[in-house]
Parts: sequence; C-alpha cells; structure tokens
Amino acid sequence: MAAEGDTPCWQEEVRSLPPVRTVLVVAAALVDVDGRVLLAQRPPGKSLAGLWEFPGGKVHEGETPEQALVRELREELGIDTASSCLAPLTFASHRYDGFHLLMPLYACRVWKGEPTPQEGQALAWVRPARMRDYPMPPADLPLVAMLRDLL
Ligand SMILES: Nc1nc2c([nH]c(=O)n2[C@H]2C[C@H](O)[C@@H](COP(=O)(O)OP(=O)(O)OP(=O)(O)O)O2)c(=O)[nH]1
Repeated sequence: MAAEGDTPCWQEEVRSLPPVRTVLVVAAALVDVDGRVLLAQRPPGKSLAGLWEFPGGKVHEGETPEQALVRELREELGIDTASSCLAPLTFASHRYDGFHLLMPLYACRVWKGEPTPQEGQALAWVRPARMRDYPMPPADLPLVAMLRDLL
C-alpha cells in the first residue's frame, strides 16, 4: 500500500474546499450505427461556451434522471426516445467554481427523428477515438477515455 502522503489523490482530498451544492445533470451518448457519438457545442453566452458536450441538462424537481434526459433530448435535438432506451454507462463527478457537478451518462442507440439543433448549437458525430480533437468541459475528460473502452 502506498503511503497516504505520497499519492496525488490523497493530496487532493486534504485540500480544504468550501462547501458547495451538488447539481444533478444528466447526459446522453447518442450512438449511431457506425459507433459515432453526438457532441453538441455550447453556444456563446453560456458557461463553458465553445466547448463540446454530451447533450443533456439539469434534472428538474420531481423528475427522474431518465425523464429529464428524454425531455432534454426533445428540447435540444428534437428527437424522441424512452427511458427504457437509456442504458447507464458511467458518470462524472467534478468540482466547478461554485457547485459540484454530478452527471450520469447514459448510452442511447434508439430514438425517433433526426437530431437537429433546436437552440442554434453546432452538432458533430464523433468517434470516441477522435474526441480529443473536440475540446470538452473538464468534467467530461475522464468520460472520453471510458467511452473508448465501453462502446
Ligand atoms: N449537458 C451537459 N452538461 C455538461 C457536460 N459537461 C459539463 O461539465 N456540463 C455542465 C455544464 C453546465 O454547468 C451543466 C449543464 O447545465 P445545463 O446545460 O442544463 O444548463 P446551462 O447550460 O444553462 O448551464 P449554466 O449556464 O447554468 O451553467 O453541466 C456535458 O457533457 N453535457
């Protein structure tokens, strides 16, 4: 066993951080028949503008994560899917300034309609091996490595 003081994870743990609220955001890796994943670019004016993300958004009061994701995919991309078409894949847990993001990522391979930007955002179908070419929020970086193994 490594000594606690020698490991980077331990160093991070002992830093004293002020308490913040945890925000639950759900996201989808929409996977097409060629194994490509849909990324959306965050529009100007939003936090993390210009970075590429998995479609999704915040879970509202009273919603299940799956209901929230079905709603977000309809609102953002104009597609319909169902809770039963969402397979839990992995999650991100990341401290931002002012809040802590907890983001389950679901795989979705079945939906109705053609994903179309409903909010002016750019879309790109990207192979997991090419995602490094698309700058993503810091919370997403561990997910990219996992997607390469999981999909
Ligand atoms: N949908 C999505 N959000 C992500 C990803 N990675 C990541 O850090 N986020 C963050 C960005 C936002 O802070 C939050 C998603 O919030 P949102 O999409 O519902 O709302 P928003 O853009 O208005 O967010 P904000 O301006 O209030 O921060 O999660 C991702 O891959 N997909």
